[in-house]
Amino acid sequence: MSKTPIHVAVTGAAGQIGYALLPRIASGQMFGPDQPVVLRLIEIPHEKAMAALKGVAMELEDCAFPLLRDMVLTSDVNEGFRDANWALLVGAKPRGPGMERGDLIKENGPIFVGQGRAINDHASADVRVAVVGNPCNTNALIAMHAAKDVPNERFTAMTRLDQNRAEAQLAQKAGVAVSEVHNMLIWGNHSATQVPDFKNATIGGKPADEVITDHEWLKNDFFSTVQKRGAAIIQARGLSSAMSAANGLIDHVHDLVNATADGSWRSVCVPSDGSYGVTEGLISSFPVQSDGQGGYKIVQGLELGDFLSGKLKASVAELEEERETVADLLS
Ligand SMILES: NC(=O)c1ccc[n+]([C@@H]2O[C@H](COP(=O)([O-])OP(=O)(O)OC[C@H]3O[C@@H](n4cnc5c(N)ncnc54)[C@H](O)[C@@H]3O)[C@@H](O)[C@H]2O)c1
Repeated sequence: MSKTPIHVAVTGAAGQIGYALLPRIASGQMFGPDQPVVLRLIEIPHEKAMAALKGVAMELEDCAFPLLRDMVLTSDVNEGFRDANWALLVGAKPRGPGMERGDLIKENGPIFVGQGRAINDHASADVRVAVVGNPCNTNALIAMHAAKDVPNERFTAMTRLDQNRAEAQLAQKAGVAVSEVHNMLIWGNHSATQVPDFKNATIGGKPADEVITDHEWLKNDFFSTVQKRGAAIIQARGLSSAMSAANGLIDHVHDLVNATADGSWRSVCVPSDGSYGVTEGLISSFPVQSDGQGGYKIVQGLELGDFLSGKLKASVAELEEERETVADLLS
């Protein structure tokens, strides 16, 4: 007997990430090859955005995906998040010319209050949320505070793209296949202060910093390549990462709905319980192990050493600053 379809709400569905993401959800790559889905596609109430969304939906129809049971196209968040089992918050206002990060945070904040409330009031009781729209950690924090009845641990933000970027860099440097790299982990904020952890990653089963003996490269080039990869893609492509961001979100959700193997972890931004000195309540990237039943834990006992600890402190300070900027939206 076929499974009951799950409802997956996606904001910013007519955007470039949406375009790369939706066919992969509808073809079973996020929730598995036997899990039917209903896509609830949310865009801004502008004629052009809704027309573009209609076009995306027509293309999805034309793919004739067997798992795609229905689509809802709307600019009404209450309708969009109705019965949603997963809410993928991809849409956000892009940073305009001359706009500072703080301005972006203030511009986007109220959107996530509205979405958090709509999720609270209309989504399924088991709803889980993944935030991609930037600044994703703080947007997730805002939505979490606005959704008073949804347990905090259901709110996550995405550093899986950063993890994938870091894995690829380590594999290239070591001259091995990317499948040889395990437990690559990003700590902190999804921003230029993020901390790619080369101490706890392994290459071919050995610590990455034993396989790659050029520690100056690890601390400098590797770090800055991963931290600034988003900007480098914009420079090269004239547009921000979309295919790789969509891929990161497929991985992020897939990892959370399936159990993580013993001794393994994935990078996920989740509410901090104070682990590793990260201020409790902030949404920060941690080593996360999923139980495959809707629960997860933050893996304990990893050693960071002075260099990575110092970097994590700086990233946490940035998250605190962002939280301060939106303090009025968290009450
Ligand atoms: N966390 C990550 O790793 C990561 C990686 C890449 C991009 N991003 C972020 O993802 C977001 C989307 O990127 P994109 O390339 O798809 O952008 P895009 O501009 O192509 O598309 C964004 C879409 O969101 C829509 N939108 C804006 N506000 C909305 C709202 N309130 N409700 C519903 N829809 C809304 C827009 O109309 C647009 O269609 C950006 O904020 C970007 O910075 C995050």
